[in-house]
Amino acid sequence: AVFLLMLHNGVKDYRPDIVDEANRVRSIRIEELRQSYDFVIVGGGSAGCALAARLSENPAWSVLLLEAGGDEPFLFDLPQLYPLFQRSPWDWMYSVEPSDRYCLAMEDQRCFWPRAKVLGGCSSINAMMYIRGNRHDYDQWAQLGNAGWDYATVLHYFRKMEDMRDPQHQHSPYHGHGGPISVERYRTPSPLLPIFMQAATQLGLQHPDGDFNGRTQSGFAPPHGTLRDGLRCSANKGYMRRSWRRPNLDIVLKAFAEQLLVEPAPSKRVWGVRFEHAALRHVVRASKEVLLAAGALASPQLLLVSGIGPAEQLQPLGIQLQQHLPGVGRNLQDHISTSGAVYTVQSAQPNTHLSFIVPEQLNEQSVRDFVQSRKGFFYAMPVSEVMGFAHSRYQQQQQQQRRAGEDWPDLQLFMGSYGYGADGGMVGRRGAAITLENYAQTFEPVLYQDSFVIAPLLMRPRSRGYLQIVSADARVHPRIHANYYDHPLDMAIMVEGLKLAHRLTQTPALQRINATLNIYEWRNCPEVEYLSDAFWECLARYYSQTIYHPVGTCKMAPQSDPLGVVDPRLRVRGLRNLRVIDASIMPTIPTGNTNAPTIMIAERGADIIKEDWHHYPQGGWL
Ligand SMILES: Cc1cc2nc3c(=O)[nH]c(=O)nc-3n(C[C@H](O)[C@H](O)[C@H](O)COP(=O)(O)OP(=O)(O)OC[C@H]3O[C@@H](n4cnc5c(N)ncnc54)[C@H](O)[C@@H]3O)c2cc1C
Repeated sequence: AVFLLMLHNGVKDYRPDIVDEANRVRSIRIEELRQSYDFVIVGGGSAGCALAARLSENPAWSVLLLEAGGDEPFLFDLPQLYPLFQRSPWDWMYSVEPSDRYCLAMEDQRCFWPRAKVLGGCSSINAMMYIRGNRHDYDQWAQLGNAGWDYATVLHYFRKMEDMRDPQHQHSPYHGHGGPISVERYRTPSPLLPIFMQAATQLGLQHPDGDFNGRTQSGFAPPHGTLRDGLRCSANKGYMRRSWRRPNLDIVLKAFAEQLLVEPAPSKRVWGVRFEHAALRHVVRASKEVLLAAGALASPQLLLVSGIGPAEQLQPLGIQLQQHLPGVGRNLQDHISTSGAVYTVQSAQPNTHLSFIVPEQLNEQSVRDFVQSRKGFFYAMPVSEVMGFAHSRYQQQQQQQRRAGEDWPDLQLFMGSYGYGADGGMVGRRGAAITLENYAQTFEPVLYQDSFVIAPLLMRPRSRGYLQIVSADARVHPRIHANYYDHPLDMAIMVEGLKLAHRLTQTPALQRINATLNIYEWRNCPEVEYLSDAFWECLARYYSQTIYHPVGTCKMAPQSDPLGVVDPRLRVRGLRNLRVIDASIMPTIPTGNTNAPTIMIAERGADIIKEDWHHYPQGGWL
């Protein structure tokens, strides 16, 4: 806490680039709120910020952005601090329903799901890994009946959002320049990074050109980050700080949307939003459209509390049904990983470390390095210094059946120079909600030791979860049924991923530094054979770790799909003047982290709105 205070004060005094006084977004005073805007956007996260900036480019339109959180605090800029803001006032702090199939090492056997409550949304608290997904993901969206979402179309929007600053990839046709979101490599890697790369190369797995967002995805390389001058570039920094002064854009921070306001049938026009700000209720009208961008948990919840969803769920709660839409809250997908395996290492140089050990690095010198010399520990993001995309044998078999040598990996791997023991449980344990008992058993033997983690992520789960509201009040969290590992193939692929991770640790590169697994006897599953498939499965069930990518709960689909919520122009079925534009519309989860795909959705969504209001009277709403 002392060092954080020092950091905060140091940034205030010495880092005008972070304080960015002139460009910080300012909320309007509530007395300045107009009665009506052309567009009212609910949620100022990754999607909401991009939407507000793009729609307000048209000076003839008035736009209001309602965000429940406040502006981004200074310390959010520092990559190293990214996990610190979980379970803080900037986190909605969701927990999923308890399970006997996953998160067994966590408090109440529940996985903890952080979601940001701040301008910029999860782009302000995420790990900044910049991955667009695979071209086949988007071609699949189009094949499912979503015209205009194929890779060739969405590539334009990925380039539009981007300012590629890595000189190695600046001239690639896959990258954009001058867009709001800057992309760079992370700074201050640990000495493990080149060793990780050697290990991947020794297995023949190095990425051909080090660009996961270019020609091919498979292979291992250091990832790009959504970074500007080595610091976080959130959707707030990228989009809002350059557009909030427009006279046609108003922003109300700390504005909690409670309900969408719908004219009764037959019109079913969504005409406004009721929200709470500073303990008072307000109603604002949208003369053109309401745009829901509250994220994959809050967007479906707001639909449900507003009477839009499965009738059988709403009626018992006394919510007046506006539109029966059985798909709202269903089709929930997330990227699950396994976090329990920590490998200790030994540096050949006495008194030096290969990995990040928090108490040693969190000191006055590193604070000074950051605030005065603009370098050092706080620029690092150790969770995935090297990232990999790989095909499990199940994916290879499927591809052989289709006779396709496709580059469509079903596993992502994070090679991180930071084990759960590295911070004594201060951040990692707290964030994942691991019980003290499990933490003591599994990580105490490696506490503060030089160590690393290789975490495999299941890229395209077959299992689907769902949300269920328990109250008509939008403040009461919904029940989240994550349903990880419901489909047996999901666990089989995870086990493959863990075995690949272990194979990497057995390469000469990692054996030279004596990479040793922290688990010698497996107290959680004493009956399983060491390093057998059952051993890895047990690890996956205990140390299940969300990678924080819930998507899909307001699925985009053609009319023929009974669980579709929005059409390919992102209009909510059966209603007028309402669209959902955020991570919840993804029909299937992309192969990679979800921030860039979400911003792409908002960029494309903004263009769709512009096209519709340009070409059709009343925006094409019948
Ligand atoms: C800890 C963490 C790490 C992650 N790491 C990465 C990563 O490294 N790379 C990556 O690509 N992705 C990462 N992600 C995921 C990625 O950031 C999200 O998928 C993406 O930001 C989702 O964007 P969104 O616009 O759909 O929702 P959000 O960004 O969640 O935005 C929703 C916004 O709506 C607001 N809101 C909610 N309810 C209301 C209401 N009732 N009234 C008003 N406002 C409301 C919220 O406060 C929030 O600001 C991570 C996420 C987390 C949480």
